[in-house]
Amino acid sequence: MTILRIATRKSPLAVWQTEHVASRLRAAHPGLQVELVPLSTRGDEILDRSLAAIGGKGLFLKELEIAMQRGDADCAVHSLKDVPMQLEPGFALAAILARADYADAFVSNHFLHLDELPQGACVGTSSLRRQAQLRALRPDLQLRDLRGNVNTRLAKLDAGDYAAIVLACAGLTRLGFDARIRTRLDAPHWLPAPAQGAITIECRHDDAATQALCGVLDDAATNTCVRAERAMNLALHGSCHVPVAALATLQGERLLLQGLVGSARDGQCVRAQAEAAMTTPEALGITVADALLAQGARALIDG
Ligand SMILES: NCc1[nH]cc(CCC(=O)O)c1CC(=O)O
Repeated sequence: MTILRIATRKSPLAVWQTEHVASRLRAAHPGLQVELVPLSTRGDEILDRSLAAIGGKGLFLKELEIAMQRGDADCAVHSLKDVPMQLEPGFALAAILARADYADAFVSNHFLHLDELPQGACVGTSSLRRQAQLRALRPDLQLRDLRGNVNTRLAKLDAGDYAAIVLACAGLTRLGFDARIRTRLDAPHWLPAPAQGAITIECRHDDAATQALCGVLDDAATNTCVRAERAMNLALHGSCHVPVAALATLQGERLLLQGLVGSARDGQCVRAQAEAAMTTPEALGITVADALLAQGARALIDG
């Protein structure tokens, strides 16, 4: 293969991530011609309804998968946190790149920290996971929906619609908005989405040539961590409809997994953590999911 065509969404973050993968692939394979195939997805076009209401995160993948099926593209680049726990049949993840900062960011033009927000201040986020954790820490806040790409969300903050918003540090850093981060919302008090900060390359299951080309970008440590996080989410039937948060970190040869299930309605949260050998990430994910279920996570998930 001399040309590799990578499908991407058109948002600035998606294009940045795809350009990043393209340049890593060019560096790894001198002589390989790498081209971007920008596509628009339903998830990007429908901005007036919540993701949960229009069919979930899979919406961001569908058009890119159709392009791969048609042979218009060889692979697609995604934020792994937007990839459903179970891929569509016929597709596989060829690589998971080394994770950037996994944390969420508290972003505001007037306040440095969540604790500084005045009583009843308005915070923008459409993520049920972020809403649940905000409610748990600050039950007084008024939470308002905020959709759109990272640039749009920052513009709405600047327009004065919200006192603060919550975004992923990774996306802000990639787009050059590092200076917007007021506080990193970090573990153990605040947990990210499963696989937040990790970029992945999806391709056709039977395309061994593309898998071989892209496989060199896989990062073993990140791969282990996100397998534990995604196994926990799968065991809870997690999707974007439920506020599930997870963070796995390697401590030498040991893998620590912290998990949380919450209620976006009243901020009730259950938490669990466990550790295991780094060779059994999926089993660890199931262990933590079971511990969350034992504390009543099912009732929170089912609303
Ligand atoms: N939901 C959109 C999305 N998907 C991935 C990221 C951030 C980048 C990453 O997690 O790798 C974002 C933006 C955000 O949540 O602020």
